[in-house]
Amino acid sequence: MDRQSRTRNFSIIAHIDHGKSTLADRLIEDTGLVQSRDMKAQLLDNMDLERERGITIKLQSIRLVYKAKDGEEYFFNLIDTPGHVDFNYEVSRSLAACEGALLIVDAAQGVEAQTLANVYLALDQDLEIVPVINKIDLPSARPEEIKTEIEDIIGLDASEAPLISAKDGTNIDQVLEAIVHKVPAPKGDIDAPLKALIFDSYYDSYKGVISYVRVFEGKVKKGDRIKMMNTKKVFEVTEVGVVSPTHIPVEDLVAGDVGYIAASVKDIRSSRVGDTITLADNPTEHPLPGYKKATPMVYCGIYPAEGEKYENVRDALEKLQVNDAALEFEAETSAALGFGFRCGFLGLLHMEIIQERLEREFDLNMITTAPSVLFRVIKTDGEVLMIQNPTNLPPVQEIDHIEEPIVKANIIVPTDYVGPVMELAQERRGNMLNMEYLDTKRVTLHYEIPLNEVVYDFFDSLKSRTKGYGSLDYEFKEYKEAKLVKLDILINREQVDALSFIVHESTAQTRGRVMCEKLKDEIPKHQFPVPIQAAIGTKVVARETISAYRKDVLAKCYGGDISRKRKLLEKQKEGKKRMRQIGNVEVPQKAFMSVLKLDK
Ligand SMILES: Nc1nc2c(ncn2[C@@H]2O[C@H](COP(=O)(O)OP(=O)(O)OP(=O)(O)O)[C@@H](O)[C@H]2O)c(=O)[nH]1
Repeated sequence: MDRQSRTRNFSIIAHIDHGKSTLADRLIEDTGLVQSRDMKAQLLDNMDLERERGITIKLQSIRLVYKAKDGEEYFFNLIDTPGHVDFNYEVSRSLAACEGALLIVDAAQGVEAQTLANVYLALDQDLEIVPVINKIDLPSARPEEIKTEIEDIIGLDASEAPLISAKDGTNIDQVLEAIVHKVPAPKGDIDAPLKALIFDSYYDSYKGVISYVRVFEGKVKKGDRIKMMNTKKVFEVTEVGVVSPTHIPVEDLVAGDVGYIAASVKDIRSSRVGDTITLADNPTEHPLPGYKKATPMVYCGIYPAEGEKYENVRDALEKLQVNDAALEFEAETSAALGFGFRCGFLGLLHMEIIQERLEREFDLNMITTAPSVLFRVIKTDGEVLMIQNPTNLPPVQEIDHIEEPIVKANIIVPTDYVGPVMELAQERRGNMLNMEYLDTKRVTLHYEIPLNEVVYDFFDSLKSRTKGYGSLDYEFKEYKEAKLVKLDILINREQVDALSFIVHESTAQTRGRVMCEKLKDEIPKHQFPVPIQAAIGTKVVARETISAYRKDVLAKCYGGDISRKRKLLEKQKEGKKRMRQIGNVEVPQKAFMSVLKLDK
């Protein structure tokens, strides 16, 4: 059998926590690529090495060699997909490199919102979907029922689905055999001009940009002159290889293969994810269908905290952007917070991940402002503005109306929790479209809901009101006019730009009140009373006052020991560092963050 007929390119798709990573580890271990006891060590070592170069790469794809029961050796290319609603776009991107997908369903939880969302993405790419039922070791596992669920809800034949425990390693051999027999081998003419799709890339300070590719036609080897069809840039290939589990150079990559190409590309923008690579001297006529660019849906300001350098934050954002094409940022300034960046994210989780990576991997201290969606503002003179920062909203008299993005949300919950979910959706201006019974115990609620209401803490609220059983999936639907107003926060009568946000008229007052209360808790007393107000235009809708208090740190020292006095003063100075000056009021940095969660 030739190489193509012995190759299988696949992804694992699942709802979060159904066991995708555990199964991937098990496949890696069972094909003998890495011995179980060194597995963690080896894979992590690889990551640490990358980290030293200033960037962490996720294991994007890995090649496994499997000796099947038919006696043949097969090459499995397992391509990783992120498992969250925010990343649907990246999921499709990985799926485009595959012929099949293993669909993991938890034997106790069954089909959930993102199981379905992922299945639709895989079907869009015409992939063969192989259902696998995981966690059969759980006492609450009900594999036979789940099989029926997969057949009824998704319409896939699940009669032959392997019943496995990825944790205990039960029936993994059945999964390996299913990959051989159910996932189609790749097709594609090896003698045609090169056509390779870049599905991920990152910057390596030694080799330049490393592009992960799926070759669809032709072949590529070291020394070839390649051309990026979108950017039209030409480079000479310095290395081609496969990831198994570290980079292993190979002779060539041919139609059907998944691997990496290095070509001393210095600028990440020349090797764009979604672009087609061909040969400069023998180009293919048409590029592969690229990906549509992921458009950010949620924005927030990221500002260096006191003592943190602006350049460091910019460097870190640039590095993150290299393997996260969906992240956008541009410089902006705030009267309250100084120089910073307005960043665009796919969703709230994406935003949290980036914030966490900035803190953890780059050891940065930052202040983030309230998340905002992209509003469409139609001015009285007909001009249309896309506003991502509430501060940039034109004066009220110039605005004809404002439109906000509406998403279609699918929420799957056990029937017991329908009430609380409907209540939550109602509070968030959701409009229920319909309700579908999945089986006797669970329903899907279909809603239209403003994204602006989802980006706060909708997901957390959903989880807490359904004891963790509710799952959510959403996609952009349309822009719709709404009665939106800009709510400003004034501290001691000074407007704080970083705290302004756009909100529906009906909830403005409540939100304003919660924010004032939170700020009152966070801002220390001063020597004068500090009023905190929430206002729409000139109309104050909520107010709190922090009463005056004279804080004399030396009072306790009775004039005695000078070194003790100095120590106290130093300590007070330290405390001041983490403060922001708003007029003559000192506002602790964490006050800016405290207003992000609006639940009481
Ligand atoms: N009992 C049991 N637990 C399992 C099994 N497979 C995975 N788990 C557990 O389920 C949890 C989630 O597993 P992961 O493999 O991290 O799930 P995932 O789908 O990759 O989750 P994300 O990475 O968040 O998308 C972990 O605590 C695993 O230990 C299984 O076969 N049986």
